[in-house]
Amino acid sequence: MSKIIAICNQKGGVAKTTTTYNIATLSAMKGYKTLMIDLDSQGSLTISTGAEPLDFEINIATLFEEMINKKSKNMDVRNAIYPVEGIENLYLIPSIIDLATKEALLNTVTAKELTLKRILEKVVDDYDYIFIDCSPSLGNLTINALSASDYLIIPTEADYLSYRGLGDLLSVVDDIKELINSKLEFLGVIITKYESRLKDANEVLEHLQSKYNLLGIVKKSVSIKDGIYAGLPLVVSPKNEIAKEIKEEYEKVFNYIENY
Ligand SMILES: Nc1ncnc2c1ncn2[C@@H]1O[C@H](COP(=O)(O)OP(=O)(O)OP(=O)(O)O)[C@@H](O)[C@H]1O
Repeated sequence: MSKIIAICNQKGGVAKTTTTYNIATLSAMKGYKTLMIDLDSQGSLTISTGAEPLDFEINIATLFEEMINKKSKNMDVRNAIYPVEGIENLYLIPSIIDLATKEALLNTVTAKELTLKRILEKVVDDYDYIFIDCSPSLGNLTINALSASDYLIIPTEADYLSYRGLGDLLSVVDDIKELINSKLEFLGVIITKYESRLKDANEVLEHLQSKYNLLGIVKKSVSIKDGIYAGLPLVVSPKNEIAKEIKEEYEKVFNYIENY
C-alpha cells in the first residue's frame, strides 16, 4: 500500500510544484517506486519534467473525463502513467489545460469528492509513494486530492497573507477529515523562498513555528532553476552551497515522511 501525500496550498506560486518534484525525486533516488500526479491544469509539474503536456494522449484530464462520462470500466489508470526521463523509479500522470473544464463537470458525478480516489484504486499497491501536486484553489480538484490522500504537506512563503491563508485551508481539511477521509493527517508546513534578511519573513516564521509542525525551510535562490532545461530538479545535482542547503531541507522533509 502506498503512502499518498497531497502538496497543497490554495495560494498561487508558493512552490507546490517545486516541492513536489524535489521531494518525489528524493524518494525515487532512495529506491522507492514513486508516482507524481500533476493535478493542476497549468501542467507546471509535467513541463518541469521536460515533457510537453500535449504529447500525452492519456493524462489526468482524460481519466477524469472517463469518470464523468461513467466509462470508468474501460479506463485503466496505468495507461496514463509515464516514466520521468532521467530519473529512475519516478513516474508521472501528466496534466493538460483541459483539466480546468473537467473540474467544473465533476459536479455531475456522484460522490464527486472521491473521483480521484476511485481513479487511483488500481495502482495504490504498485507504488511506495504517491505525491499529488495540487492546483492553486480550494475547488473540486484540491478536495479530491485531500480525499484521496493519507497526508497533507503545505508549502508556504513566510509572509503575512500566506500565513493568514493557511487557516482557510486547514478548516477545509477539518471538514474533509470529518465528512470524507478520516485518515487524512496534516504533517506540517515547509517554508519556501525564505529570505532571512526580511523582518516580515522572520516574524511570520516565528508564528508558523509556534503554531504548526515546521518540516523545513527552503531559502530563496535562483539555483532552484538549475537543471530546469534538462527537466531535472535541484536535488539531482546541487551545484553550489545554497543548492546543497536546499537539498538538505528537502531531504529533511522526505525523511520525516519516510519515518512517520
Ligand atoms: N526556493 C526557491 N527560490 C526561488 N524561486 C523559487 C523557489 N521555489 C520555487 N521557486 C519559483 O517560484 C515559482 C513558483 O513555483 P511553483 O511553480 O513551484 O509554485 P506553485 O505553488 O506550484 O505555483 P502554482 O500555484 O501556479 O501552481 C517558480 O518560478 C519557481 O521556480
